[in-house]
Amino acid sequence: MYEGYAKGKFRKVRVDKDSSFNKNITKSTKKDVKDIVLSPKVGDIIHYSFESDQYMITEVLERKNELIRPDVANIDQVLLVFSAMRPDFSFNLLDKFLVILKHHELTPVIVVSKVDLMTDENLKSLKEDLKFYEPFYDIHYVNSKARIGIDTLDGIFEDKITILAGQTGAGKSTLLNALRPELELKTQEISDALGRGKHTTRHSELYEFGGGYICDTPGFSKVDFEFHDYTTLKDYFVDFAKYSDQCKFGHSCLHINEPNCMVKEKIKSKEILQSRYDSYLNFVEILKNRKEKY
Ligand SMILES: Nc1nc2c(ncn2[C@@H]2O[C@H](COP(=O)(O)OP(=O)(O)OP(=O)(O)O)[C@@H](O)[C@H]2O)c(=O)[nH]1
Ligand SMILES: [Zn+2]
Repeated sequence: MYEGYAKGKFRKVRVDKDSSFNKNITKSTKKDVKDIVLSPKVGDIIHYSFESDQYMITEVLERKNELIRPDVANIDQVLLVFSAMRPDFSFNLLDKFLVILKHHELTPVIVVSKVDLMTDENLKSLKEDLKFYEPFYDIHYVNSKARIGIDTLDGIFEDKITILAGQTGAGKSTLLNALRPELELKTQEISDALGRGKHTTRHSELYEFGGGYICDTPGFSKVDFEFHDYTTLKDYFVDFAKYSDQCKFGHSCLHINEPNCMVKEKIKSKEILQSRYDSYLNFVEILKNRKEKY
């Protein structure tokens, strides 16, 4: 019996038994899960046998998380690549990604790319605003073209399944190239790895990268909320959640019209970033409108 990741479609299942990565997997707790046995997705840890030239999946282990679009399981982290400019940095989109990732219990790593395109003054101001995120999220600033700032990302891929997300043109391929020049990934491979292969209908795959794996993420530049209840949004704003026990209505406070709301106080005193609250109100409206439609 062997154990490994489903790296692609079933016929592509393979295992490098000697890598430390796979030794880690072998140590992981094994649990039978009956309801997912039928169709393993990329990232699934599977047991399989190999007999007479035939691979046979005998078991799919419990998933720690999963996404549907992209169709990947057991993701350890999501590299959110956001360019400082071209396209312009969007706090609203960043907040949207952060809410969606929190909903799926996925860990984000924020990478601000193309910092070289900004004036010093604008970059300073961007960094000041992003300071509000730093207590909760890991943030890196890079100029991938000149390979500046990327050393802080060294080692973050090790033993992990990482997916990349971010707007078209944010600099995802350039960043991967900057990180692993020794791999000399051909443009086409990187393009495949990021889900922009010629075949738009093909499945996701895992690629070995920096001691772990990155997964291509077709369609992960545009994301949408996969829940309808706007009252749960507040829980996905980790900086609000920190203060909600000090609101008069505690954890049930939506921080909108309630009296004695500590979150609103903290926005006034500039301890929570105003644009975080703007995003919050915007998402509440989006979900409310959606609810009324259905
Ligand atoms: N000046 C500067 N340009 C960059 C940087 N990173 C990427 N670019 C440029 O931005 C453009 C888009 O970069 P890509 O790496 O292709 O972006 P992507 O996120 O992979 O884009 P899609 O393939 O559309 O998803 C390219 O022309 C890059 O050369 C950077 O740090 N600084
Ligand atoms: Zn409140």
